Amino acid sequence: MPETLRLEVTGLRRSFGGAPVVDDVSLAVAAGQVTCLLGPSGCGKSTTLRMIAGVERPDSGAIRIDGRAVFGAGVEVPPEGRSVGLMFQDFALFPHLTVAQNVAFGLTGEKAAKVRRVGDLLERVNLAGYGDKHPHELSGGEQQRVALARALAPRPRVMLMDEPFSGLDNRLRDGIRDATLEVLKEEGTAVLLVTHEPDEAMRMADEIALMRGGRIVQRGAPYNIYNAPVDKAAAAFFSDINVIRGVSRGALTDTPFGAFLTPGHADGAAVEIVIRPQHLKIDFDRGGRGPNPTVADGTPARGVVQRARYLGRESLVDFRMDHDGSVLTASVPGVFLPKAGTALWLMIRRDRCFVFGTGGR
Ligand SMILES: Nc1ncnc2c1ncn2[C@@H]1O[C@H](COP(=O)(O)OP(=O)(O)OP(=O)(O)O)[C@@H](O)[C@H]1O
Repeated sequence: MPETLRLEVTGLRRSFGGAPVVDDVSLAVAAGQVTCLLGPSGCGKSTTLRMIAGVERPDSGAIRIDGRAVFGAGVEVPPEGRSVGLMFQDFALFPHLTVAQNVAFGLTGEKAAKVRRVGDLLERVNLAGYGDKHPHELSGGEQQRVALARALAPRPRVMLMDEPFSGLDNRLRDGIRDATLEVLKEEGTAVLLVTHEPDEAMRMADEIALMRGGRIVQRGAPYNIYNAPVDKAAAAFFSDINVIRGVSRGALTDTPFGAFLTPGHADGAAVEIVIRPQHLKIDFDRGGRGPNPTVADGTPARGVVQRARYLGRESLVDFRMDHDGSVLTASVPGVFLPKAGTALWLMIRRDRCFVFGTGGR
């Protein structure tokens, strides 16, 4: 049985003043799945979400919710008929209504069933016993949980969330993200969550859709997006990166770190070998005798420590490389704070580097 697709978006486009802001976006979210639309500010994430919600009109494209067309081919269902739950950064509870009345707001039907649903949701967001309070009596995190309960109350087929955690205190955020994810999973709704924070996407998503300049440039599980980025910018979106430049000849590129396989790149083509700071390996100089690499380490290159910083979970060490004066940064778990001026050797883990052409892909 194929998975039920709760949300299907095909070829969505929207321009403002002639400039395309959302450019041929297609995506699909299954029941019980969280997809994060991730990208830098201004890349068109919110506009995409707003078109799905029905508050912004696409220039073209099609949107289906639960197998039913809500936009496209002459159809245009208004927002209230789309069975979507909305949660935005500014989720604005109704201040004059109690918590229970806020949660019950979008519910229709028989009173006893409404009361049961509200009680059940408040329990699930850990606010049992808060029903008679007013929003101003709650902390930011508690208000956020009421907003979540309110959005979920009518059992929307699709939840659309736009930076729902960004108004919260840093300290609270991780806990609330996890609790929210748990409730969303229990409800089995399909979730499309917009964020510009890679950490948030990695934490929440079953699938990440990475967006840039109005287009989705890569879709995949967090592991794949992080470990097989489609281009240099996609790699750089998730962490600092180091770039080693070279020229491909006979599907090999020679660098001070040895030769790298660069299949698929034409003879003479400039290539960039990209490696995240945590995948550079450091070895000692042993009083000038040099490093002791294993076969997998490849050729070590010498650098001199420029500065080292301790960031709590890891230490970041910047090296000025002997071969070309470039600066490479290595991250080491825990405390590693060599003095500036110390000569050390760096090696590149072949299985962890990415090779890209410089043709602007
Ligand atoms: N109603 C509008 N009129 C004109 N331009 C708009 C309108 N709405 C959005 N834009 C422009 O479209 C671009 C994309 O906006 P959008 O809000 O979708 O981006 P975003 O990726 O969600 O960014 P952010 O994370 O900053 O909200 C921006 O350059 C924005 O200025």
